[in-house]
Amino acid sequence: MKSDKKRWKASQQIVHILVKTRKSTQPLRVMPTLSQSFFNFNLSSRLLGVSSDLSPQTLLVVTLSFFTLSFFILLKVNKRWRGGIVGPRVGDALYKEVLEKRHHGMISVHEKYGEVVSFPTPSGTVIFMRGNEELERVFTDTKYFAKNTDTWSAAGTVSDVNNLIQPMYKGSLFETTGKEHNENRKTINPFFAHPLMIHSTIKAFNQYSDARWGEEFTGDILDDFHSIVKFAMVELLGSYCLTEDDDALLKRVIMHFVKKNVDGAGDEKATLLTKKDEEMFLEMEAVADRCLEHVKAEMTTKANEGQGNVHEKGLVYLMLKSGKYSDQAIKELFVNLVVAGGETPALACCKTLAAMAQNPAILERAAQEVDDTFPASADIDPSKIDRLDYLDACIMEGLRRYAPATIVGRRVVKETKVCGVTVPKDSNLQVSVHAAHMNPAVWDNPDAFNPERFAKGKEIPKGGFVAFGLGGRACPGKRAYMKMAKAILACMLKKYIVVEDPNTKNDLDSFMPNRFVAWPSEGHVTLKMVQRINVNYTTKNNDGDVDTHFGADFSRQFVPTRRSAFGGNGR
Ligand code: HEM
Repeated sequence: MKSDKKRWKASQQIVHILVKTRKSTQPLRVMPTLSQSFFNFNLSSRLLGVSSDLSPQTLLVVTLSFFTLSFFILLKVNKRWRGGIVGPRVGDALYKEVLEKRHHGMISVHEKYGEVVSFPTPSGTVIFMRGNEELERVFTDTKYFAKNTDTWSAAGTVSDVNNLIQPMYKGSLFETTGKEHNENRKTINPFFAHPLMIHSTIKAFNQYSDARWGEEFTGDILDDFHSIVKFAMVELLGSYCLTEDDDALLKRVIMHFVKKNVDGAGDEKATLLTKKDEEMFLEMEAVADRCLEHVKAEMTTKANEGQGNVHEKGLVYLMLKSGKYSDQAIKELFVNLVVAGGETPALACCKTLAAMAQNPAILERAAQEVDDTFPASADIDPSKIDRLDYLDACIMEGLRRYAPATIVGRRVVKETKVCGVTVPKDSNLQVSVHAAHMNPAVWDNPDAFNPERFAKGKEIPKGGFVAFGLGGRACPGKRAYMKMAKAILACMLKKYIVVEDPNTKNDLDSFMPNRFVAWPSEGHVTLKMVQRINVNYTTKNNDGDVDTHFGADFSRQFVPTRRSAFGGNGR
């Protein structure tokens, strides 16, 4: 830790980086010009007849002084031209590293060169920064930093955070800024704390797990997690009025874009909207339309008869009730949230479970907590899910260690300094989420998956956690995700014994380049699961009586009535 602190101090003495851009070649040509001027000075002074009065030593001192002065003046001018970001030339190798390894490249870049680094991209210089005390300001000081709503679509650059769906589907009310944005968020905020979020997720989990995994399963679970999250989101957004056909259609559309994402990773052409994509969006809007008509009809019934089948925290209901939004705006937000609320939660939840499986002691402790909280039956009681503190810490650690959103961008609206470096107006500033989460000055042994970092009552270190962004434009879906993830993981631990398949080890650090979300390079996360059905175990209560419970016993007391694939007691 001590050496980490030293490194932190050293990195605080910012190393400014001058990287090779088309523009940046200009100041570097200064060197031959300067040396030439030295000779020119000598020559001109001779021509002017000055040289004859000066000794060679004096001439040398004058020349050197001139040289030094010119150098500093040019450095200053150069600094102004380049917005203050000057320093050693890093060059193409580093650019390539970042382009190829994304934030794994970024982690090493920040380690080597400091908190703020700039990179050339085909569409201009992008400035990256990682987590430190000043990070919060980038998200909260709106005088200098604004949400960059274009960031997600800046294809073809180092910052080409190609979440291929959102940038194509424009028009969401989240593209507003300032007062208008605040008003929009206020209206729809209750949706993100929908009381049926857990209920819908558990229902979705049970349907998918029965249909897909059965009693025993080895294979990709990412795809299924995606379906579970989607199913729950669609049910909530659609106010429980969507038909099975609507459901199937929405999932088909989503999977079309996910496939486009995965197949097209790294391919700039894949960011272009095809005719098929447009058709898909129209189909999604048609579903949103049916939902809208349903909610409107139920609201009329409620107004006339005092009762109607609408949930007061439903998104469509909230928006209609406010009277501020057109039908088209409501449909667009519906489509956007189906998209925004799916990929990142599925990824985060899946990687967290896989990380727990790679650390069996952690998984067992979490499973024990679930068993203790829900001892009497196989079901998870939604009203008690907030009691799962250790699972909560595991989910937070999963978000830290394997953050699904890799970059969060801001536009610099007024020239300012971050970490002592001037960032010019209109710069594209990107917070390197992974580098922030893996900063050894903030987190001890950052590579380790250690939920204790987020144990109840522990404060999160400043600048150490930005998985959802921060400030007024932070992700509104955070609460929804925490509830969903807890429901999915609690159901999973209650119903299955989970291990990593020894034949298919997951590389959770890998992810596809060119993506906003850290989709694994292989496109899947593989786990092995065996249902804990027919497993009963007993414990002694405080009075010394024996209680019988359902589920696996991680304290090794239970007697399995069925041999699991892992032999004996399921380990
Ligand atoms: C693991 C889960 C999730 C992660 C890691 C995540 C991450 C993020 C990040 C990093 C941002 C940008 C924040 C910023 O610029 O400061 C964002 C924005 C957003 N997220 Fe999420 N998100 C998650 C889940 C969700 C869910 C479940 C929903 C919806 C139900 C959602 C809806 C949105 C929306 C609408 C925005 C735009 C907010 C704005 O511009 O004001 N997200 N998310």
